[in-house]
Amino acid sequence: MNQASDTVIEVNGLRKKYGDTEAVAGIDLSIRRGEIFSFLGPNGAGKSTAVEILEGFRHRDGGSARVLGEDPGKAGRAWRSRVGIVWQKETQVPKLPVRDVVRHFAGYYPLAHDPDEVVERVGLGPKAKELAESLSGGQRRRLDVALGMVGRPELLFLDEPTTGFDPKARREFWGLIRDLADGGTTVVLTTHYLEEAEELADRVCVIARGRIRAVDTPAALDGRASAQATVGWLEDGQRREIRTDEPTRAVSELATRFVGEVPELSVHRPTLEETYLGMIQDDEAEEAAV
Ligand SMILES: Nc1ncnc2c1ncn2[C@@H]1O[C@H](COP(=O)(O)OP(=O)(O)OP(=O)(O)O)[C@@H](O)[C@H]1O
Repeated sequence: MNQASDTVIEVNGLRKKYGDTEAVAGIDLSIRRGEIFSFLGPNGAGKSTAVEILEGFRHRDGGSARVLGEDPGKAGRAWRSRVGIVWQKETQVPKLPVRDVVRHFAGYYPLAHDPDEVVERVGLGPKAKELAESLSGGQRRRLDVALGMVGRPELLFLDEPTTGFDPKARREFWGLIRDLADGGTTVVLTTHYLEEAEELADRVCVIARGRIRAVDTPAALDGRASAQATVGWLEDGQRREIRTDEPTRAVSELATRFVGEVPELSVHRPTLEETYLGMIQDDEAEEAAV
């Protein structure tokens, strides 16, 4: 596959203002086919605005955007049938049993998956014959995911998809999204769960005040891979800690000193959440300085 057809989303200088608020202030992005790409950022950062422009539901004020080879602001029905969306808010559905709701939505798409299979894959098999309105919050969210994927989209937008999921359901959902991406579906995920981004995303994009602060793999974001480690242990009844670039050397020295097991030894590197929070703090400090 050549470079051009391998690029599903290409954005340059994207801008959107609401009155005086610059919600999206010049964004450049390129997302590849089959990639799971995650937007992270505080409330009001501009994530939804950017994503809604890419979905073709919001007009941009400036810049260019190509999604599946077309301008999302002008694309028609054929393009829309190639895009799946799981909105932040519940999708409005008819008063029907779960399987019929999914069948109903499948009818809008030329290449839809088997609706019953989709109901099983999102874990709603046991609820298939029950009315959608009787589902619990987390089950209702699974139905939204089923409706987003039933059309066999090439590109799937997920806006905070696992809100209300219990931990087991969330892990099952991650497996489902990974399967979709392995099958070639490109996934654009907006989430406030850093663990979710870490588990799923090939790359994360941190947005603050309408601007991209960084795009990288979760492991390497903001120099995380080479960040100092904290080595901790218990000595003379007290918790001790050192920060070091060479945790292996520190542990080996401790092992020699203690002649064997080091009490309550721990080695900690910054989590994605800590790294992200550090970036957002820096951004807030920058804003305050301005
Ligand atoms: N329809 C609108 N009219 C006016 N201002 C808006 C509108 N939609 C969004 N905004 C403003 O644009 C900015 C970006 O909002 P946006 O919803 O894109 O942020 P977000 O990153 O998706 O936030 P969240 O994490 O809370 O969903 C915010 O300051 C918001 O108040």
